[in-house]
Amino acid sequence: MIELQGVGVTRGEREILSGIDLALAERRIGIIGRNGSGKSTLARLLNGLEAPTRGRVTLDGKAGGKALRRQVGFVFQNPDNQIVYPIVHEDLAFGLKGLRLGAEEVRARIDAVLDRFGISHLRNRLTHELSGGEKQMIALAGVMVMDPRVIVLDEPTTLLDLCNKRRFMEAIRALDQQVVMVSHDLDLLADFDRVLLIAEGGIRADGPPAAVIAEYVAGAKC
Ligand SMILES: Nc1ncnc2c1ncn2[C@@H]1O[C@H](COP(=O)(O)OP(=O)(O)OP(=O)(O)O)[C@@H](O)[C@H]1O
Repeated sequence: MIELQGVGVTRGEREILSGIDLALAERRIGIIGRNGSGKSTLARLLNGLEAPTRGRVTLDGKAGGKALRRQVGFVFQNPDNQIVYPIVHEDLAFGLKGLRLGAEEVRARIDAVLDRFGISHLRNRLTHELSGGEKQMIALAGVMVMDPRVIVLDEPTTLLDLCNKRRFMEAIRALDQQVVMVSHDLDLLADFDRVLLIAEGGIRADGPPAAVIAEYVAGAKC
């Protein structure tokens, strides 16, 4: 389980997060809040992409850092930050290189993840020619192929059309892994186990989706 104890993040003069204490036990956790409230910063702490300025982020009680990076997959908002190789199957094989698997195992893992997301037809496509939504699916596949224990997703559905969003969320629901997802699309979090509302650098509300989303909507001054 990922835990945050007394976590604060300061960048330059700005205090972005402060006094965050969390134990993330639930299977599916959503993170919501206004633009610039600190959601992505919190998400990046969860897989060690960012280090806290104060406090500790731990995985199963052990200091984060390397363990978090190894066991927590991260799906970026912009898939171009994640896709590095020119052909889809090469890109999916990239992360697997460090695991020293045989060629057959690599192929089997890639085929399985493409099949699971209904995107086997993209296997041999040039990554730079993919549409935004196709890239977003490949970015998710690139994380899933590594079989992480926890998957953190930062607004992963922004480029997806209706059908792909449905397919994407079905895939998320079917995962055995724990999922932590930042989203402005509140409907997507309705059946999650827990939602965190971030405001003014802290956790403003924390609980079942309906109550937390209602608090967020009621407090929105546009
Ligand atoms: N390295 C940095 N230096 C200074 N400010 C930063 C840095 N990184 C993030 N910030 C600021 O911290 C605040 C929180 O950023 P963050 O990306 O976590 O917000 P967010 O809630 O994910 O926003 P959005 O919904 O717009 O994606 C923003 O005001 C951002 O400009």
